[in-house]
Amino acid sequence: MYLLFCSAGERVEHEYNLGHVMMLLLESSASSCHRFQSTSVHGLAVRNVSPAEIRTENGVLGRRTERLTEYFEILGGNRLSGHVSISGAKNSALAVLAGALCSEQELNLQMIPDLHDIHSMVQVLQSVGAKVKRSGADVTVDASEISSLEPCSEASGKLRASFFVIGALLGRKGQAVVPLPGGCDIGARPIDLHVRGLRALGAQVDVRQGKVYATALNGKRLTGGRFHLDFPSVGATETLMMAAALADGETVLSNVAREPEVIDLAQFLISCGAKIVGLGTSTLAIQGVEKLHGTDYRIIPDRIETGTFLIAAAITRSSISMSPALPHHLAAVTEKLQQIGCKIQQPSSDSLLISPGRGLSSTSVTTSPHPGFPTDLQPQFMTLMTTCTGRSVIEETVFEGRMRHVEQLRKLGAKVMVNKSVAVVYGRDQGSHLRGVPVTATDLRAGAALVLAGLAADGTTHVEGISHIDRGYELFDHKLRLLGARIERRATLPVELMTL
Ligand SMILES: CC(=O)N[C@H]1[C@@H](OP(=O)(O)OP(=O)(O)OC[C@H]2O[C@@H](n3ccc(=O)[nH]c3=O)[C@H](O)[C@@H]2O)O[C@H](CO)[C@@H](O)[C@@H]1O
Ligand SMILES: C=C(OP(=O)(O)O)C(=O)O
Repeated sequence: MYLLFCSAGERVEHEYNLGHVMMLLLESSASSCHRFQSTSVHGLAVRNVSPAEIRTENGVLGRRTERLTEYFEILGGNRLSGHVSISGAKNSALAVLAGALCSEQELNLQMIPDLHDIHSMVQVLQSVGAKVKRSGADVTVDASEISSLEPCSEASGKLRASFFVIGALLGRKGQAVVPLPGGCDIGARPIDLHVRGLRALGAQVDVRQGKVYATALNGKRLTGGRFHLDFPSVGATETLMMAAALADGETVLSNVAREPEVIDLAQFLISCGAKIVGLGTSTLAIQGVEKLHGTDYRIIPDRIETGTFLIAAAITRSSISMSPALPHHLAAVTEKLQQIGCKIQQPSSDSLLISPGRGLSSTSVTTSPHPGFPTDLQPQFMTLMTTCTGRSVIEETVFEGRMRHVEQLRKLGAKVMVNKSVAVVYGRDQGSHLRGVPVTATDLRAGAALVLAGLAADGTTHVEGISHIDRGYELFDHKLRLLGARIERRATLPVELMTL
């Protein structure tokens, strides 16, 4: 007999809630949702719900067919209040972990966030022989022995920063075979500047079958050289800085990226004995040294996480404070928030306090390399603009494919018109009205933007695809809950229904 009469689209889902298993049965015949205690499904006692099987007293009811997927359920309309602790910067931590391969001695790193991207990066380091240990936010890396010059493809393919190890391996060992990276799907994201820069330091570099093969000309050490970046690429600047730190002679890199994370990597390398001058300017001069030594290094707070929480406060018209936060890393963002009507204060040198003004109004934003408005906050800021009055114009100049959140925002009721890289965002008095519906995160910051939209929307928003968010925000839902947001992490377990 059929235990459940199912047709296409029917799903059995279950949720874990502090060890208490709840069954959520979605019936295709009636589109409404029914909740059951774990004791009964259609009158049959449920004996066991494991990640693989759902059993009743009569036998197996369903079998897992796909990976368990998680989503956020957000009930909008709540004000936030209180204080949020900001984690260490993802993009600093990733670059510093890559840079750890330059050093022959143990390193103690502090403020390393616990994120999926960091886990993948640790796997990349371990795959070439580094020993990595974590205790809370402290991570020690011992890369004294490099046992392989070819990092694991699977881990490397999960994030962009995995590619940056090419600079460290080539600088230290004169050879590397590095898989092409992954990362957010926000444009073509070539690696030509990395490759051309490494060639300028005397490496022979070939790209074939998804891997980059690089060798110093004499097979041992790179030689200092001059390289001008056509665009101030964050990753290429970091790759080349690591490579040049261990090259013979002086390297001069011009038109480099000036993002705080690039400066953080430079400061970390300097603390290991590298000789780099010009930090914060667009030209870096790097005198190569024989080897790098150990250090204790604390990375900077995450300015993108800070900016996301500032926007969370603005979109819910709330007052919250946050620390550690370095206001000068976020000047372009706080300036825009003040321009639209938010009040921002700096209670101490490493904290920020935001309160909403009477009404928030439209503005125009153009993303650009630091110190410009960061592309990594563009989707979140666009979401905020849909709740303000007036019509805003947002131009994305860094990544040609970073408008994928628009389609999802439209599902939530946002009125946004896009022409190539320019979006016209209509505010709440111009046709945008956010109402909760299911939406899907297409990348990390798009996901954060949808969560923010959910906080402001009427009703309940489901954000799927939250593995993207877990790549880059530490305890995002937990931190929002502490501020008073109604957001829950739920799990869906698609199962194939069985006959008994
Ligand atoms: C792990 C990490 O740190 N990620 C950040 C880093 O990414 P990432 O280092 O990948 O970003 P880049 O600064 O390199 O990219 C900026 C622009 O340069 C182009 N480009 C880049 C390299 C290259 O060889 N050729 C080329 O044309 C890219 O396609 C893009 O259009 O900086 C971006 C810009 O601030 C941020 O959004 C990412 O969060
Ligand atoms: C684009 C981002 O990350 P990645 O470069 O790792 O894809 C980001 O942090 O927003």
